[in-house]
Amino acid sequence: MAQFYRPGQGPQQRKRKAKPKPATIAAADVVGLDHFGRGVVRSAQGVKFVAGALPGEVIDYVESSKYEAELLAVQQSSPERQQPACEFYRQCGGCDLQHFNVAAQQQHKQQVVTELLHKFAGIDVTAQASLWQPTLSGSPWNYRRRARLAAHYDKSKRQLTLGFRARKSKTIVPISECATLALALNNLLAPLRACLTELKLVPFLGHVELLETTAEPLVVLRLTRSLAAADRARLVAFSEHYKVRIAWQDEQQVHLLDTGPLPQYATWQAELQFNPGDFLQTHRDLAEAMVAQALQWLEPESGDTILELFAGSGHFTIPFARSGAQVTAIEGVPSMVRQLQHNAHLHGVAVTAACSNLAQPWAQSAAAKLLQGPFNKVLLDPARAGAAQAVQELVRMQPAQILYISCAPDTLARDAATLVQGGYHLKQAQLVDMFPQTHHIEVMTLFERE
Ligand SMILES: C[S@@+](CC[C@H](N)C(=O)[O-])C[C@H]1O[C@@H](n2cnc3c(N)ncnc32)[C@H](O)[C@@H]1O
Repeated sequence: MAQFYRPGQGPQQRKRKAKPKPATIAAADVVGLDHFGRGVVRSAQGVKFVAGALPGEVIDYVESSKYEAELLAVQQSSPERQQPACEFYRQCGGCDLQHFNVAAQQQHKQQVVTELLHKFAGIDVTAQASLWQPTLSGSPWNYRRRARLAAHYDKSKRQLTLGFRARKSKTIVPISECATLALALNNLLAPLRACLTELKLVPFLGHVELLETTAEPLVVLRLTRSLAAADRARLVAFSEHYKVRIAWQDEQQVHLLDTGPLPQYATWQAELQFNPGDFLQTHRDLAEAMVAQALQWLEPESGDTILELFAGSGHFTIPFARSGAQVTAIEGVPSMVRQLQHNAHLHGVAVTAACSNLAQPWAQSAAAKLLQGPFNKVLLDPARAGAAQAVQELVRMQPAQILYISCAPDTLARDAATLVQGGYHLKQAQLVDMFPQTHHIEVMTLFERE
C-alpha cells in the first residue's frame, strides 16, 4: 500500500522539545539605566535590560530574550517617573524616554558620556569640575523640524496608514498627533492623510517626509510612479489651502510642485538653501545655538585655517567663513557639496569645498591635496559611525584645536581614545539636548593639543 509522508510521523523524526516558558520575575530592583535608556536589572539569570524601567524602581518583568525583558508592572516607582504626554507612546517607536522627566533625561545622558569617555578613552571628566558646560537645551516638546512617516495603503479596505514604526517592528503605528513634532508639521498630519487617501497614486506612496523651513512647511512624497495630472491638481489645492509646499521624489530626484526657490533653514545669523532629502539638524531651537557655541569655542578669525569635516550643506561652514577665517569643508554627498558651494556664493563668502569619503585613508581621496592643510583648527560633525579614520589623520596633522560634535557617544569615546593617545586632552564638553524624550544623545567636545 502506498504510504504518504506526513510531517512529524516518520520513524526517525525526533519529538520537538516544548519551548520553556519565559521566566517571570517579581519585585526586582532596577540598578541603572543603559545608554539605550533601558533599566538594568541583575538577577540569578544574569543582567537584563528592561525598556520603560527606571533606576531605583522595583518592577515585575518577563524575559523576552537572553538579555532583554518586558516590563510587566512597576511596584515602586522612581520620583523621576512622569506620565508620558503622548497617547501613542506605548506602541510608537519614535520616543522611548517620555516616562522620565526631562532634567533627569539630561543628567542621565551626561552621565552616559562621562562613563564612556572614562571607560574607552581614560578621560576622567569628573576630576575637572568646569569641564562640563551647562546643557544646551530648548523646548522638550514640539521641537522636531523633520520627520519621516511610513505609509501603507490597504487596497481591500481602501485605507491609508500613516505613522511611525512600532518599537523593534515594521508595523506602522497610525499617528494623528505627535507631541515632539513642530506644531506647524503636527497640524498637517490629519488633513494630509485625508488628502493622500484621495490620490490615485496612493498605493505607490513609499513614505512621507515633513520639514519645517524658514517659510512654509514642506511635504515630500516618496512615489514609485510619476505624478498624474489629477493628483497634481489635488496636491496643489491642498498646498494652497494649508499654506505648505509640496515636492515628490522618485528614484532619481526631488521635484517641487511649484517653481519657487529651494527651501531654506536657519543657521547662525544666516538662512541657507537645502535640497529636500539633505541632512538637517533635528531640533528647531538648538541647531543655531550649537553653531553659536562652536563659534565661541573655536573663535574663528582671519588668519585661521579651519578644516570642517562632514560639512553637510554648510550649517557651520557659512557662519565660520563669515568670521574671516579660511575654511575648507569636506562632505561625502556630492549634491550637498554643490549646495554648500552655492550657499557660500549666496552669502558672499569664499569657502573651499570638496566631496570625499572620509572613512577612506585620506591619501587615496580625490581631495587628498586639500586635506594636507596646514590647519590650526578643525570642526567635525560625523554621523553615528563616528570618524575613526579622520581622527587618525588629524592626530598625524596635529591642529591646535579639534571640536568634535557627536550624535553617538560610543563612537565618540572610541575616537577620543585616539585623540588622547595622539597628544590631545579634553578641554570642554557640553550636552546638546537635541532629541528630548528619546535616548539619543548629542554632545559637543573640544580637544586641545597638550
Ligand atoms: C551629522 S551630519 C552633519 C552635517 C552638517 N555638519 C550639519 O550640521 O548640517 C553628518 C554629515 O556627514 C556626511 N557623511 C557621512 N558619512 C560620511 C563619509 N564617510 N564621508 C564624508 N561625509 C560623510 C553626511 O552626508 C552628513 O551630511
